[in-house]
Amino acid sequence: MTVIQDVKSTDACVAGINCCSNTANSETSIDKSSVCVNPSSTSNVLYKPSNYDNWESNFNLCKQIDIEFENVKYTVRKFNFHERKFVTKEILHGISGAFRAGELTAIMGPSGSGKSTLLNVMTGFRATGVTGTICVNGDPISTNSPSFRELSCYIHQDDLLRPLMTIGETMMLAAHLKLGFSTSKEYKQNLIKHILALLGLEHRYHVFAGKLSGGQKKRLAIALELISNPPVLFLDEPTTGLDSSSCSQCVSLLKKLASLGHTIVCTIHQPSALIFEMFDKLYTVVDGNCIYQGPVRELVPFLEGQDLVCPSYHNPADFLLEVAVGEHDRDLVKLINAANKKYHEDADNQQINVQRLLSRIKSNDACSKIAGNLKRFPNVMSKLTAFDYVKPAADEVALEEVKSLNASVGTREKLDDKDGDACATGRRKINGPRNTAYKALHTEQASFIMQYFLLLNRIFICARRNYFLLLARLMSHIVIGLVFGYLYMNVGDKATTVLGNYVYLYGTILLLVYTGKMAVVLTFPLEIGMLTREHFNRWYGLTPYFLSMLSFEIPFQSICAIIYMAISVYLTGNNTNECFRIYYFVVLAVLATLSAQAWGFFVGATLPTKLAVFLGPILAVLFSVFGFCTRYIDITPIFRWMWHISYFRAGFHGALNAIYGLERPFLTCPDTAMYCHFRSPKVFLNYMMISDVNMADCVTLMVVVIVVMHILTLITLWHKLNKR
Ligand SMILES: Nc1ncnc2c1ncn2[C@@H]1O[C@H](COP(=O)(O)OP(=O)(O)OP(=O)(O)O)[C@@H](O)[C@H]1O
Repeated sequence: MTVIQDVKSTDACVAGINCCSNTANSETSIDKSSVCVNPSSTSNVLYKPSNYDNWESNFNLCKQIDIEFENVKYTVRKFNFHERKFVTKEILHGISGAFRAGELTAIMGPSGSGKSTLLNVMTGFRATGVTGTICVNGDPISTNSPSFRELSCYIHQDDLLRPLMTIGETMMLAAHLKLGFSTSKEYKQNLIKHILALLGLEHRYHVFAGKLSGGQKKRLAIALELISNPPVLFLDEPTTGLDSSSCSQCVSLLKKLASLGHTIVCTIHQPSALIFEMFDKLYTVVDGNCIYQGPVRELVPFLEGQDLVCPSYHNPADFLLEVAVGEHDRDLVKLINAANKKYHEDADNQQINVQRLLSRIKSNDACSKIAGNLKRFPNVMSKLTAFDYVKPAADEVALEEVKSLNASVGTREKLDDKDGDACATGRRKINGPRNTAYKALHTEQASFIMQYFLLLNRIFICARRNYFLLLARLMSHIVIGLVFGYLYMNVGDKATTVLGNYVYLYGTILLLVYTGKMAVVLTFPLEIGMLTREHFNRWYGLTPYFLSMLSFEIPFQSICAIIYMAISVYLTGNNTNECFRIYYFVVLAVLATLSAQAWGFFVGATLPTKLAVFLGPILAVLFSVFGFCTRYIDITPIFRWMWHISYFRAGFHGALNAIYGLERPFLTCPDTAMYCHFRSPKVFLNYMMISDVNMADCVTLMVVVIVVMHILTLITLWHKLNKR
């Protein structure tokens, strides 16, 4: 790595490098890059961007993103049962503010004040009902847009991690998904090591995520998102549930990330004085309004200006919350107005500073383009106070850096400097490789097919380790196969036990419908939480995820059904010489269990777990009565459509027809029996009113149910994931 210039001040570095790193990047209006200081260096050296193929310098490259919002309102519309009409409720009442690159901002406020809502709105997790302007580096943007999604990630309060995957596996999977396969494995391994070291998790590489402490889980959740190096990190209550030492570790980690140039915003509840001081900025929300925003150190003077004096030795964070909940005789409207005034005054002061800086830089001959470039970097404004302070050093750095860059460029290859402009040459040389590096980091996700295989592999790993659940599913089919088999032993080939066999066939379809449906009704809702987070943070697409899930569940459920049938068919004596009957029976029973499974996915994806667990079996029971000792013509006309769509009916009738239909010869009538009424299977089918079963119709109905229900599940999930 080539050291360009030793810089003591981070602010000077950022401002200095910006002055020569801008590019007329027309690809996207928010792709404005700058180079960060490498944290592993002892002397804060700037790294030459041409080392972009090095994992470490890549990781330390970060876009600098400033988010500004003006008059943001969030309204929800709900049906009120008391008033029997839709009512609207405004939760955020036109708040304004800014989250700056390189700063750690805390959103504070009493419970129910709107902290999470503000975070949801700023991340784009909630987009419907949001009004106002949100700008990224000065350009208005929709937080729901893909370009904003690329820039940010949202780490929720509860860390939903796969407990049976090690940290290393989880990180590598995320790296494969996020960085794709054009990036080498070695690069990914180095990157993972670097991130884990940064987060103090390197010694836990082989530990299962489920065995981590609360603080370590939070850090892992952050580490996973850092793989794609998002410039903006939003965190919902990252310190909740942590002891004071983990809490302070977590916040100092966030502070470290902010110092790398990330924009870090998190909600926090009642921090200790020590932790409170670690934040750069504070955004305080009360009843959906902002009562203070600005540097943490300016909070106490600001409150004093509002006649709210924080007692000595009192934690300012506690005092602020006391003020927020209405203690200390505060006037909320006055506070809101004062905070608003302060915010706009601060912004105006920054503008003045920018003008001063621009005029100073313009006088610098060697870097005449700096002024123009700076205008395109609103994030520099946030640095201006510090920049102004170290201005002489910073100017020197900017000048030296350009000279140094040109020198190194010039010796490597003879450049045709068309502009005759030192800055322009340096700029081109910097941004070419840097943009390539960003592409490698941000845009080359794993392809559809690779996402599918990676997710399938994850399912296999988890299934192998959580074998108890799978074993329970398998064993229940074996045990019930044995129980049913012995209960209805040898009922299959005798004319005297036809009714017993009828009950066995009905019980078989009922069992397979339940096991097929309930296994997914119970587990799928748990998946949705993880799917929502990973999908929102752009790990993978919904379709590869769903296909990988089906690729595991469909074969597994089919195998369970086949094992059950192999045992029970043998014991019940249904294995006649006519093998085709058994094949038909197995195919129909497997299709019935897969239809039920498809319904289970749909119910699990649509309803909350508690409701799904209740409604899943109810639906199974509802459909199981159609075709059970009832003729179509006997069904009340308004319910006949249910007969048509009942996969249970199709499976059961198909199974009966497979065993007793299809021109089955007479059954054996034991010598001990006086009279065998059902010696002819046809007589039995007529008696049960199912003599006209069409096997093709039964199979078609169940295949259609499977396909349609999976498509509906996919649509429901898509709607859930994208309805914000
Ligand atoms: N979708 C919604 N429908 C109705 N009310 C909502 C909705 N979302 C949030 N609210 C209400 O908005 C207010 C702010 O909620 P929010 O979750 O943002 O508070 P908070 O400050 O994060 O609280 P806490 O610290 O307890 O998590 C609460 O009164 C909440 O009931």
